[in-house]
Amino acid sequence: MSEEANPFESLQEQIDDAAAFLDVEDDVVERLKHPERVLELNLSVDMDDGTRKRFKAFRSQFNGDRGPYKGGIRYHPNVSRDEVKALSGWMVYKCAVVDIPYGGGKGGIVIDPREHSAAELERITRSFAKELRPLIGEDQDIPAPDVNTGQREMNWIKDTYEKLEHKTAPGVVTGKAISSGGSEGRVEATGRSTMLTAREAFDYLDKDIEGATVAVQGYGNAGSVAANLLEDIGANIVAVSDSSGAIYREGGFDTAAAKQFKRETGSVSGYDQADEEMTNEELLTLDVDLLIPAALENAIDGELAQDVQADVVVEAANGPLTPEADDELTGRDVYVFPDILANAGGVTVSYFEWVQNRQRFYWTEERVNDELERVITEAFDNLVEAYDSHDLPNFRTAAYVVAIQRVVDAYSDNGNWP
Ligand SMILES: NC(=O)C1=CN([C@@H]2O[C@H](COP(=O)(O)OP(=O)(O)OC[C@H]3O[C@@H](n4cnc5c(N)ncnc54)[C@H](O)[C@@H]3O)[C@@H](O)[C@H]2O)C=CC1
Ligand SMILES: O=C(O)CCC(=O)C(=O)O
Repeated sequence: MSEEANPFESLQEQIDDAAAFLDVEDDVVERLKHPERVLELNLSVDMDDGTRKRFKAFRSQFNGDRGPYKGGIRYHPNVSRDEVKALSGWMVYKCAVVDIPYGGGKGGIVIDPREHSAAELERITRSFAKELRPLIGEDQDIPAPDVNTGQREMNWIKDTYEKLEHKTAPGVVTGKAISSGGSEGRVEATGRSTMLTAREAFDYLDKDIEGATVAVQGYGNAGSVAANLLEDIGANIVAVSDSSGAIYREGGFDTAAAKQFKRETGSVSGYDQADEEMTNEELLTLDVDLLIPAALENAIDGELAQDVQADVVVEAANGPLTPEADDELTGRDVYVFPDILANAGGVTVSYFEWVQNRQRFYWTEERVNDELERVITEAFDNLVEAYDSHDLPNFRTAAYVVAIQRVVDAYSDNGNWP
């Protein structure tokens, strides 16, 4: 395994690759490659046993030209300043590629949530929210869930913020529980956009999604929903995995039953419906029609990419391919549909949630899903139009060409340039 890629450097390389096809001044490109500000915190929080622990935390506000900063909060032991910077930058271009009126931000705490009680996690989250208070707000910066956070954490943040501000402000975070201003369809939205991207991609490439074999790395929120919705449109989910390992079934999994097994036991490993257990590396190199990395960054590096046998890769995770992996797969005509489109359903339905919060008027799940489908299919069409008309090397570069142009237009229309 080669040295782990720095996700922030990967983001910068992706921007450079696309900027080469655009008429944008070098100093503007330089601005597009760095966050506007990064907050670094040391949270000091009481544990259940009476001791006090320190937790490093970050919030990066990358770019606000198109609207308030927007992006999730991650709880993971590997969270780092550069990871958060990269994730916040990917949010900028994600919001731009689906054309929703947000900039990009991201936050995280360096923590293994499995080592903490719910009461400790609540104190840690509320402490983070208190520190974030001056930076966040309905028109300022709007956090949301990411890896190892969900409705519970978002509700703690909202409640802390509202108490300190002495007002209701449900739109200060998205991904909340339905009972307190969450949107129908938000939990499934990320996986839904992955399914929609895969469906459109197969159609564009003249391939049949019905009967297509699919491997999904990472069976969490994004991966399990994508698998389930792809099964609904006839795909055959032959392999799924989580951090404990991978399972394979030639005839395809009942994805809901596999998810139930994971919910009950904590992992997919040991599921008795599987024909065999395998490693994550074996899953990523299976000879399948569609591969969906849905775990973390750098899942496929340049070396592993040499062994990838899938025809199409649709990225549910943020940054699962290193730039070297991209080059390798582009060189072998493996079609990669990028994260900033394929997982944009999460932030798109977050936007719908925020709109509903601002209007105090709530939509049906059917309306949410219909609007999401419209946004993703339009974004897909814009992306392939850029790919075809500019003769671009791959779909990632096409997505960045569309997105960067939109950010630059907003910046210049705001009177900032030249
Ligand atoms: N939750 C959301 O709304 C959004 C999530 N994403 C991205 O999707 C990806 C996954 O996020 P979620 O599904 O929300 O997180 P999650 O915490 O629900 O699931 C992550 C899954 O990946 C598995 N995993 C971790 N390391 C792994 C490894 N090395 N190999 C295989 N599996 C591994 C975990 O066991 C878990 O099942 C992340 O990159 C996240 O940033 C992107 C857009 C929105
Ligand atoms: O829903 C959101 O606002 C952001 C989700 C997110 O963090 C992501 O798309 O990576």
